[in-house]
Amino acid sequence: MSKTTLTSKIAVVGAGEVGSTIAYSLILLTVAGEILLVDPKENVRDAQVQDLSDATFHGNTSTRIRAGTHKEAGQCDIVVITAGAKQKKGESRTDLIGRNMKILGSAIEDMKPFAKDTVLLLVANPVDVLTYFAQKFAGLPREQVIGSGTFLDSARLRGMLAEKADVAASSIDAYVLGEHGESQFVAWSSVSIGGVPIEQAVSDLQIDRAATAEDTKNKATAIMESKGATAFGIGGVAASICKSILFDQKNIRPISHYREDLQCCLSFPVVLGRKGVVRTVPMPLSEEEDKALKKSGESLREIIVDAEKSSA
Ligand SMILES: NC(=O)C1=CN([C@@H]2O[C@H](COP(=O)(O)OP(=O)(O)OC[C@H]3O[C@@H](n4cnc5c(N)ncnc54)[C@H](O)[C@@H]3O)[C@@H](O)[C@H]2O)C=CC1
Ligand SMILES: CC(=O)C(=O)O
Repeated sequence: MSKTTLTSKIAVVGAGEVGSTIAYSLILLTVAGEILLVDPKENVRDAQVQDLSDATFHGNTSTRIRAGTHKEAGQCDIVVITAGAKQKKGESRTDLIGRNMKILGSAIEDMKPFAKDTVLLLVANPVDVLTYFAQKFAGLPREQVIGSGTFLDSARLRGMLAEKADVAASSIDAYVLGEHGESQFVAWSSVSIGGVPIEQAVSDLQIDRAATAEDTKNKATAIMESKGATAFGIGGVAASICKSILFDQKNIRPISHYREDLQCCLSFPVVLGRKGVVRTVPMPLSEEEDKALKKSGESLREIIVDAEKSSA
């Protein structure tokens, strides 16, 4: 990769624990020419810029990092939105909706008007509901406003399966779909290891599906109980999404996007390219999985309707 290819700009809005980890992952992946950190807490933002700038020697390209304004962010190729409150002990992701919807609304107003090709990547929680509202607030084409969704949960699932089956995670195809939260489900009917359906690749005794799905769903809570937050997983996932977009890689990823049939945003495999979602992949689901997808959609719809009522 030559230096001249890195002309893209990524803004990370919210320079807290997650925003700074995403910026760090972007630097290590050498994805963009410039990363802008945006946060109203100027002292925190500037200290993160200083600390991160010490990591930019890495790789064969030099990514510059600097503080930016919301207006500048609106002109970047990708805006990663991590601005918002995180869960306190005992809180669910959806408990954050009131606080984080307000923050999202004001951050988007401050960034407008967006450049026409800008892709918004939502990370703040509850990510599916915020992706839905970001599509409404931003006025960009829906396919350019996406959420990290269950890509992280799918990475967690693959890691657990890899350990149990004793193969590399990269040789496993496995998707967690639906909400990045309570109503998510594993699409077991399409899990394969080295291209071999899971039921032929490993015995049911080795993999307790219900327990594995539950452990996947609860992994974030388990981490937060001890260290208060999660950051590295989403750092890697968000940087990988940015790379797929900027290099128009057309990778297939479980990403939160708008589903007309369900009237909400949730995760289903899509092809990711320079304009965000290129198309949805028509992944076949079992009857039970199809029901789980619809249930997840209904549960997200309820949160959306409640949020609309309380903000009216
Ligand atoms: N989607 C996912 O898989 C994951 C999502 N998250 C979510 O990411 C969010 C951020 O988490 P942390 O970074 O740990 O929180 P944090 O509290 O460390 O950082 C949040 C930052 O947002 C800033 N902020 C507030 N209003 C802003 C605005 N209008 N513009 C720009 N910045 C603004 C705050 O000043 C703060 O620095 C949370 O909602 C958390 O639940 C965290 C991990 C994984
Ligand atoms: C916090 C969060 O959403 C996660 O780590 O999955």
